[in-house]
Amino acid sequence: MDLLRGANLYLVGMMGVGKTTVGRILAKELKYHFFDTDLVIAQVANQSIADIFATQGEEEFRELETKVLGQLCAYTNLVVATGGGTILRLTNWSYLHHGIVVWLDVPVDQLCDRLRDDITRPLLREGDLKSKLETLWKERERFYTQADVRVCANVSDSPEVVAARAIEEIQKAIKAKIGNDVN
Ligand SMILES: Nc1ncnc2c1ncn2[C@@H]1O[C@H](COP(=O)(O)OP(=O)(O)OP(=O)(O)O)[C@@H](O)[C@H]1O
Ligand SMILES: O=C(O)C1=C[C@@H](O)[C@@H](O)[C@H](O)C1
Ligand SMILES: [Mg+2]
Repeated sequence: MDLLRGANLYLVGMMGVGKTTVGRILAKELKYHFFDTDLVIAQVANQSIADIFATQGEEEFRELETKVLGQLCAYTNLVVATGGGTILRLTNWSYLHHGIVVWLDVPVDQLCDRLRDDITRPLLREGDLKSKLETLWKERERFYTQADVRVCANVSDSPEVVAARAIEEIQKAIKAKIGNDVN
């Protein structure tokens, strides 16, 4: 997409919305490189995300997340799938704003089925899944809404459909911005 001019795309959104899955497809479509901050952290630490939370705690995980995000900012032509909680830190926003922040918005009540059997996300391990997700949503909604582009999806939309919608919405947002800058 010529309009992008190499700007990085940062995918944000709740756990399970499809940042990793859709991000890979987007990168392929745009001929961009794909990175996933969770995967980079796990590789660098040589530990799963769940093990990092268990042995070093969430705060240390958040430090690693900020570090990885900061390093990725040095590059262009990237699609970066962030972690669900990346939007919580102000410092992370200074990195996210190097590119275009794209929010994948899937209603929380639709995420439960997708995440029911998941054991890789430490914040969802204990307690009732629906109320956990609802609590996180209440804390995080105000951050996700700061994104440059919102892509609404239902769980019935395939990852390919969501990726195509994301490209459309990004194009619309860039064109609107160009129009505003000219006027
Ligand atoms: N559009 C979709 N249709 C069907 N299944 C999907 C879709 N998007 C994601 N999934 C599935 O939902 C699960 C969660 O997706 P994914 O790991 O991409 O979410 P995420 O947003 O990256 O979550 P996290 O914030 O925890 O990294 C995976 O099993 C994935 O295969
Ligand atoms: O929403 C969150 O806080 C998280 C989401 C995942 O992507 C991982 O970054 C980790 O499990 C924490
Ligand atoms: Mg992910």
